[in-house]
Amino acid sequence: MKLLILDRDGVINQDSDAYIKSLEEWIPIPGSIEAIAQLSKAGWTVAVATNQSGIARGYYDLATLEAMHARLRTLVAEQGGEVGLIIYCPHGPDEGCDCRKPKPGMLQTIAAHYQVDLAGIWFVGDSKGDLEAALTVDAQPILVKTGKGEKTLSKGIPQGTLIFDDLAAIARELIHK
Ligand SMILES: O=P(O)(O)OC[C@@H](O)[C@H]1O[C@@H](OP(=O)(O)O)[C@@H](O)[C@@H](O)[C@@H]1O
Ligand SMILES: [Mg+2]
Ligand SMILES: [Zn+2]
Repeated sequence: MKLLILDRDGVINQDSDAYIKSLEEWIPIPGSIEAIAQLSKAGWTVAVATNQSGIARGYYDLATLEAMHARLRTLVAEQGGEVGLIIYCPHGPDEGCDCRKPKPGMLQTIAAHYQVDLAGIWFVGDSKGDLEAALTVDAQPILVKTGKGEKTLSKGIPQGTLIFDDLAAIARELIHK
């Protein structure tokens, strides 16, 4: 199965240090919607694993979060593609949940849903926690330079991480591989 797992903020849509708190603030990164649609049409299943501590912090509610994900699905569908399972961690950093990246919980949920082994599966993120989460399940960490990616890169990243400018570059690599 051709499975690609994406972080959300900073990979699919613009990120902000003030969190993405409303549908209006959820702005796709140029080329990302098209990239997901092209991958999907090329037979890839594209899943999403996103930390959303803004829920626990009270910055936005689940209805708002779901509206962002409905918008993502609509935009990709308009390009003839589809988005797979979207998993989010609504917890705060101090709640000790098993799903907040760099914990592996969300990636394991995706693996169980699709009944696949995550070894070598590409997990695309812009933060160090994304890359660390990938390593916990023997997936392939992929860093994009969008969102917090450049900052993450400057602080040092795990050996073996593959680096791409953005999700569009990843789609070009995987589709024409
Ligand atoms: O990149 P993903 O996982 O899709 O989502 C990240 C967001 O949940 C937010 O995560 C926060 O980190 P803390 O949760 O406050 O440590 C901050 O980095 C925010 O800037 C960011 O918008
Ligand atoms: Mg991110
Ligand atoms: Zn959680």
